[in-house]
Amino acid sequence: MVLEPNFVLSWVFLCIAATISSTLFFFRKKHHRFITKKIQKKKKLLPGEMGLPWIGETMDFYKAQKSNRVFEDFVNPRIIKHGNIFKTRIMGSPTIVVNGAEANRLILSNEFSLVVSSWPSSSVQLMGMNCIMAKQGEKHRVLRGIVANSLSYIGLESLIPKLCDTVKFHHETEWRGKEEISLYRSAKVLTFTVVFECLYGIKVEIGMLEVFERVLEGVFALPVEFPCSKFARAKKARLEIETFLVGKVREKRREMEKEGAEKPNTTLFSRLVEELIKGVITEEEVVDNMVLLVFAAHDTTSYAMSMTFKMLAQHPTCRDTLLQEHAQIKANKGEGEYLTVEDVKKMKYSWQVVRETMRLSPPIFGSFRKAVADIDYGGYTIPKGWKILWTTYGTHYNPEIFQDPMSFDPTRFDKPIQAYTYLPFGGGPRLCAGHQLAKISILVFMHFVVTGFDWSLVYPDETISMDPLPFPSLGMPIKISPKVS
Ligand code: HEM
Repeated sequence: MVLEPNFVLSWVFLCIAATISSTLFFFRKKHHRFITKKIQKKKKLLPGEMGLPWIGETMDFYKAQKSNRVFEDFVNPRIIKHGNIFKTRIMGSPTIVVNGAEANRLILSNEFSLVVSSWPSSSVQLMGMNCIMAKQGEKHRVLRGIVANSLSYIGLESLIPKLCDTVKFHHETEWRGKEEISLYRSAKVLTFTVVFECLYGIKVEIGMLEVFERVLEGVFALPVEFPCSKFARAKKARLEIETFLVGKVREKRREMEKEGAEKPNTTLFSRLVEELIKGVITEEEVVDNMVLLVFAAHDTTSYAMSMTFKMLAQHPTCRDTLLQEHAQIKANKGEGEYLTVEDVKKMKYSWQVVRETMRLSPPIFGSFRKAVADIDYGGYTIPKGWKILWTTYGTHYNPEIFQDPMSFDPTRFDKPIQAYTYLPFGGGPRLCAGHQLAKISILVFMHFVVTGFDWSLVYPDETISMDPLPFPSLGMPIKISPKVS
């Protein structure tokens, strides 16, 4: 059969038209489904309640915070009701609370691109606008480079003998001859001295700690300057500190300019001043970061130290194992010989005890970020401009991550821990810059306590309060007596 050319052409034309229209139909349908999905996705509302206008759920949050039960009384009931991500309004801001490894990774690792750290205005005013925690992007990178380098394990190696002397002197002056001391207060005095004398090379003078503590008291207070308000007192104290530190910075600068490049810069302070001389950072940046480091190190390290001893008192088997580790290290040392970085590395079990303590009692509950773009997560959109609160407890207390989470078991750290699940020091670009210093300070302090003293808690059931960081409500008094060797 021979087909007529016109007939063939019409058929070809018809086939092409049919193919085009069915393709168009298919894509239109797909596009329609895509648009509908997009609308549905946008419409998926974040679960949670915003509470009263402006105040929102702030009162519930503060109430839980006061008794150190933010997770138990505020976050967890809402996780049970709404899931791992929920909205609320606290301290005047619409806030999304996120829990879990995946959310922690998203929020912490995307600092600067999706979120920026968000501190209350009172904290920024008191720590200073030029401190590392208030800086973003390139400026943060430069400051962090200077600070984190000096506080790295290598940077701290040479600091251990000085740290040993500071701890021993502290015990001689604050512990010897006494039957009872406040462990938390002692840890605070020691941490303050470590930052000033070991990191800055500045001798602590009488009254200095008290002035700093007045600043710290205002860090989370309402930024109102009534004559007797916490914030006004804190600002006055900050001015006093600033005058003192500016004097020290200028004195150091003159000294370093005179010496030229001859003397190596051994302290964090001299490294900061070196960068000031080179014009990399300003005098305000040096001062603000010196204030911030005291704040960052102070209540956190002292709380971790105190809670570790509380855990040891409650778990005698762990205490015995830990004591053996330190007795062995001590047995290999001559009289008055300093601990070394190798000795600190041998304190493996002790560090597991501290880690487990910070899992159950993290010194920092979590922290706030602000979304700088709309963030898609878990089928929801976190709107740009909203605050985000990531929490340590959300993973630390999760039985799917830490088996039998409420039991104290330092050996769980024998195995590697999944990323973004154990976060006492945070994570991502804002990971605690002082975590190695915290580790070394706690372990060295622990060594001299457990090898030098017998000790016991005065109030084994002492409660923990929070304002805004946790602290033992009675200062954790302990009975002490020198060990008879
Ligand atoms: C057990 C003791 C400590 C704990 C639990 C702790 C915890 C933390 C946490 C969770 C963060 C991150 C906050 C965030 O993501 O917003 C942080 C940041 C920071 N910490 Fe620590 N910290 C401790 C000790 C120290 C010490 C001893 C220093 C230094 C002397 C220090 C210096 C810093 C600094 C500078 C930052 C800000 C880092 C940045 O913004 O890049 N911390 N710390």
